Amino acid sequence: MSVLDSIIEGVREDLAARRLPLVQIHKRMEQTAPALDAHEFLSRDEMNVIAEVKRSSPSKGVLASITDPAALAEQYQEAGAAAVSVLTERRRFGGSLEDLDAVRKRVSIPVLRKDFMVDEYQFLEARAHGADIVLLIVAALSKSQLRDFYDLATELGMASLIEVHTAQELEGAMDIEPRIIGVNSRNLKTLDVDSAAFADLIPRIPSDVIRVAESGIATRSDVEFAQKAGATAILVGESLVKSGDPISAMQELIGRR
Ligand SMILES: O=P(O)(O)OC[C@@H](O)[C@@H](O)c1c[nH]c2ccccc12
Repeated sequence: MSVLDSIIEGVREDLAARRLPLVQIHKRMEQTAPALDAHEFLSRDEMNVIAEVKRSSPSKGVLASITDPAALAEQYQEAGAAAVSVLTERRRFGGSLEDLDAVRKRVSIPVLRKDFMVDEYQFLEARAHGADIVLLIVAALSKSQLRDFYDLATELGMASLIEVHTAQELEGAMDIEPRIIGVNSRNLKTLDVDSAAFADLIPRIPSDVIRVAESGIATRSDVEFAQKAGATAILVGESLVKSGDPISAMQELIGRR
């Protein structure tokens, strides 16, 4: 069983334990402000940063003790982030819907619910907790799930970040004509990181698509490498949460320092 498979198994178990009746989640969704237009926020004519609230990772364990995720997100916003990503997977990433709620309350930029989305209910839940963007991991979904979930997210007013790691996944993803594609330099089946994926895959993505370079970005030269490949956005977690000073770390990445 790959790492991805075992993460998804845990996600399904946790979901079964917290699932609310549909009427309840619908009610909560109706009481939530409509989603922000993430495409607009992520299309600025500069490197758009999606800054991540990430407590732990399966490869490195605890990254930082984040006592106030909302305060961290606020710092990201202050430093010029285009969006904030909040991990909600509990077992491997230490995240929660409470983290998502806290961040949503505090920032005015779009919020990405970062989780392993494998069940329709999670989309209702994401919206009910104020998410503007959801992650769809091509490696974790069948072709029909990818399409159905993309359509569902769109219906709920949310943008989808379609994540790929191989040329084959990218090809499959193009069929749904996504507006945002992320190239993850980390292979979720083995957790190995190889930034060659940026140079290999990002140039194959049409230029009217928002192109996000994901994972392993820690220095200004990492950002320049992704930019050269054609990335219009970067998704950064570890290096920001570990920096101790997320504002200057972000400014350093985007070359404002
Ligand atoms: O912490 P990093 O190396 O900067 O990576 C951030 C982000 O790309 C990573 O958290 C991520 C990308 N795709 C995912 C899918 C699930 C969980 C996590 C992820």
